[in-house]
Amino acid sequence: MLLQIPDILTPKQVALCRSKLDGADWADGRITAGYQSAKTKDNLQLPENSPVARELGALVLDALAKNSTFFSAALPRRIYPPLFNCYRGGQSFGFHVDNAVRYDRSAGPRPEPVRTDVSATLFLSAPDDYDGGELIIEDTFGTQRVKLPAGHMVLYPGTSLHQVTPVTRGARIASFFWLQSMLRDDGQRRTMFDLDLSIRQLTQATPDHPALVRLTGVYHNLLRRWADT
Ligand SMILES: O=C(O)CCC(=O)C(=O)O
Ligand SMILES: [Fe+2]
Repeated sequence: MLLQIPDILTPKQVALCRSKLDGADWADGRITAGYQSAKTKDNLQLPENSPVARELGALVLDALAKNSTFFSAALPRRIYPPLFNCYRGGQSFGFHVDNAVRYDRSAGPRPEPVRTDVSATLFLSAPDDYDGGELIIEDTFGTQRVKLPAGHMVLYPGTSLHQVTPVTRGARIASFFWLQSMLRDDGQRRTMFDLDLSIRQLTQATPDHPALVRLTGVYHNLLRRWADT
């Protein structure tokens, strides 16, 4: 499932991020690339342990925690600390599939493995401020080209082939991260997301319908059956 979620960050939060990122100490993006993707990766990234990355990463995590659509679609179990990247001057990232497991070294002495079930890009540049820089995602749902307003985010399966096209004018700044879901399987996540949306719509339309109790029970019983926690 590919899902666009608007307004993860408010315009004020985006402006705060940009004020810290525009003058930040960017490094070569290959610092987090695997062997294969390093060959096609040409961008800039904030080092994971830089104070700006940590501060803004916490801001993004806080915003995600308040977003019920994100929770419903991703059913997160572990979120890799958000990273920040920048493409400019023709930079791009060719087709690749993200590494299956990332090791979160921020939590303590022992690295915490995070299976990358879901990938996310949170846009921090307005689309009019740069040319190119489309995130192209190829999967069984076809080819999708994504370029969103600042503050909006796209979620897509970690299993997908994807690329970022060359940025030929301006700069494309974004936060990106991965998460391990309670549901490893994309189809199961999709089913639970649809079920949750349907229950919410029915609750709005007929709040006292007796079948809602049973239907909500079905949601939780499916999650109990499938979730790995
Ligand atoms: O910049 C993006 O939107 C995606 C970055 C990406 O695919 C990666 O770093 O693996
Ligand atoms: Fe990627």
